Amino acid sequence: MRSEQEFIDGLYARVDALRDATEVSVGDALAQGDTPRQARLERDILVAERSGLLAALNAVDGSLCFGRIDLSPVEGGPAAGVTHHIGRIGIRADDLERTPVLIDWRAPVARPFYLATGHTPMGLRRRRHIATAGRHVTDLHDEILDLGDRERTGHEDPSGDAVLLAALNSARTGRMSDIVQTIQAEQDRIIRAPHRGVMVVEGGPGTGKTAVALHRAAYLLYEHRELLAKRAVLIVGPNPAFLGYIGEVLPALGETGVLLSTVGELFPGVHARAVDTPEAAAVKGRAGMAEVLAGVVRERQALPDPVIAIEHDRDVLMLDAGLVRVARERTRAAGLPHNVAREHFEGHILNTLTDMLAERIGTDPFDGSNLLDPSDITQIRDELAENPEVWSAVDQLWPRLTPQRLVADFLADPDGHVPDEDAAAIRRPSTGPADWTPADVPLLDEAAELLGEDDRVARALADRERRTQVAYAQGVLDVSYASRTYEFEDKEEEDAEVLSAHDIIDAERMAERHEEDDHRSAAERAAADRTWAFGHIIVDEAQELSPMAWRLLMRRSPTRSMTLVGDPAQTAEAAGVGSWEEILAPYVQDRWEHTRLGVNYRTPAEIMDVAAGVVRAERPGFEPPRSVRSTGVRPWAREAGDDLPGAVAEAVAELTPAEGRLAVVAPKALHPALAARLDGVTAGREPDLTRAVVLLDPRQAKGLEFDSVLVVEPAAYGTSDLYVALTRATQALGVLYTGELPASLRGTGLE
Ligand SMILES: Nc1ncnc2c1ncn2[C@@H]1O[C@H](COP(=O)(O)OP(=O)(O)OP(=O)(O)O)[C@@H](O)[C@H]1O
Repeated sequence: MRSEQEFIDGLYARVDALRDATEVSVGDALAQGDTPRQARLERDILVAERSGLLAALNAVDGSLCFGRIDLSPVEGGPAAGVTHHIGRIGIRADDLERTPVLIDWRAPVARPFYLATGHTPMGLRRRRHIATAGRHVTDLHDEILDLGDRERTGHEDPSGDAVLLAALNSARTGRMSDIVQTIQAEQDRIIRAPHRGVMVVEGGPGTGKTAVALHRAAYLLYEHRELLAKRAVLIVGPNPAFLGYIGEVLPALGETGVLLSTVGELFPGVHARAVDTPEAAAVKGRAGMAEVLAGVVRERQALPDPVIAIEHDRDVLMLDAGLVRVARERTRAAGLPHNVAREHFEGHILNTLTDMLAERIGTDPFDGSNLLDPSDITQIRDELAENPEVWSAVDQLWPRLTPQRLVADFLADPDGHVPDEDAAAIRRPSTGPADWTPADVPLLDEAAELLGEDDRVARALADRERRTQVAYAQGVLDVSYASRTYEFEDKEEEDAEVLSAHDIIDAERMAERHEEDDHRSAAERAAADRTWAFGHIIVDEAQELSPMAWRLLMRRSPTRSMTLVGDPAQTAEAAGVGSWEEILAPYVQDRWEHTRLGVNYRTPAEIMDVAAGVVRAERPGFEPPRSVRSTGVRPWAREAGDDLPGAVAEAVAELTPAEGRLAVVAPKALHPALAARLDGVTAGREPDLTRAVVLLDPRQAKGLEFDSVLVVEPAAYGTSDLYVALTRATQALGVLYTGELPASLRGTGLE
């Protein structure tokens, strides 16, 4: 222990020095004034890199080093063999060779720490887990991997799983923690999989899918740092509470360049806070919606009914349906999105009207030939283009549309586009910004694709902005020029060689530099950009996403570099897709990899038996993942009697762990009555999961984990919701019901 403590002391001394030096260099760089462009760029890169390093150093401070591997001696090497300490990030010594002091867990050298066994020692004689509290070593656990090795340290862990079991049994905090000290071999293979395309990770509750997905993100950021720092990694989760739950894992691994989001947050500018009925969400999520919306857009490309009369220069021009149809077909033939195509439509309409007018005023009454020359025709066209009546006709026939307007109008009046039953489910007369739901977001995204950006307006605005910037830069330069004369007056002699900004830069270039000054990280820029292409996308609870949500995500991943984790047995959303084949075939055919996790690290065997029984009542052959531990504590079920809230309060008092968290999972309708009886309980849309007792409905419980769980009124849930609710506990489970215990729970081992 003493020698490990000395190592850790030395490590932190190095980290502190590194942190100080980094802080100073960031401070110095930022303090540099106006420097030439190249120097500024280098400065910005340095600031970004060092700030990242600082963030990483600060984030991992708590338990920087957690392991050590001792390699078997080899000929020519040290007699005792080489040792490497393994940690959350890599640290090098301040010597000429920059010798590694701490090996990043993601480095290939660290891999045997996770994979070596007595059977396949991978060159190791010993694996050591180092437990620390802050900067102090509190315990060591050694596994002997070279069975011929006689040396003993007194810290041997014969079964090799003491550290894992301690982690699994520890009190929960309401925030997921990383598993970097105890990644298991089957998990490690997925985390480091070299596969670049779509990888599906399937596994039952508690098999570490979420943990694996997050560690894979960290691994990919390490392995492909340059690409992913630019393109960012997106992690998609089912709801904001879940994202809050997993939000600390990557920072604790020193990684901050990741965007965590629900699908409902992926349309910049729209905050989808309203809630759909399950029927509405299911209808909106269907793949057929893409075609429906395309039809809605086509319908907005209207024909006159029967004509539009345009007054022009004492003439009246009649734009009839036949003429407009021709213009419309020609425009559509170009295959452009609606708003982009409008420019073409405008051109066709102007040409049509020009021909009409030219024919009317230029035809020779004697021989029918046209007396106008090309410049007359151009003039007629230009005059028509000045006529507001022409533009109001174009607006009517091919209106500029926003995705929000299009989808809102469609939802207000879906009749005729979808079957009556579906229209009834999704109809929503009021369409203010507060009415958007998560299921609307993929529709908005689809609409944005169909409409395209008419970037003429954006271009004009950008142009104006640029002119303002150039004017501003010119002002700055003028000031700097004026102050130069003033400042340098006395020192003219000695500073004669000093160049001012004015000498080396013109206003145009200075404006350019201002434009480039975007200090946001790739993840921040990605969050604000609907068309961002992410370097890698990780989707948790992937089984819940609708076909329309998949269309949105695939647009964000043109390279199809994705990790999808999920468990079809836990599918709750009616819109969710039943099979991976169905989800993926339209995008990658069968070019995707399928991996499985088979060990349940969360739920003890006693609880898993009950949960599995529920699914078996519906699917007799169902095989749950194997629990890695049993606690000897039997889960129980009780009839609540007449006072359900009272019985819940009693059970809560019994189940609340001394340390750790309890979740009461109950149907939403019961929440007000239960919350009124439970002291200090947290509930609502995004409950604070770090509080001791949390009240959730089964959907909110998805992906989360607690020490104890009380399931209330199980008869109110469908099979998959009940399965999810029953598999959230690491220690204890109670079930309270009124009337009869549901048949699926009978005979499952409940006490
Ligand atoms: N190798 C490991 N070492 C320590 N803890 C682990 C390990 N693997 C998984 N766990 C723990 O097991 C629990 C379940 O993991 P996780 O939430 O990732 O499972 P999941 O498969 O996503 O579950 P669900 O489908 O039920 O949401 C977590 O507390 C996680 O930290």
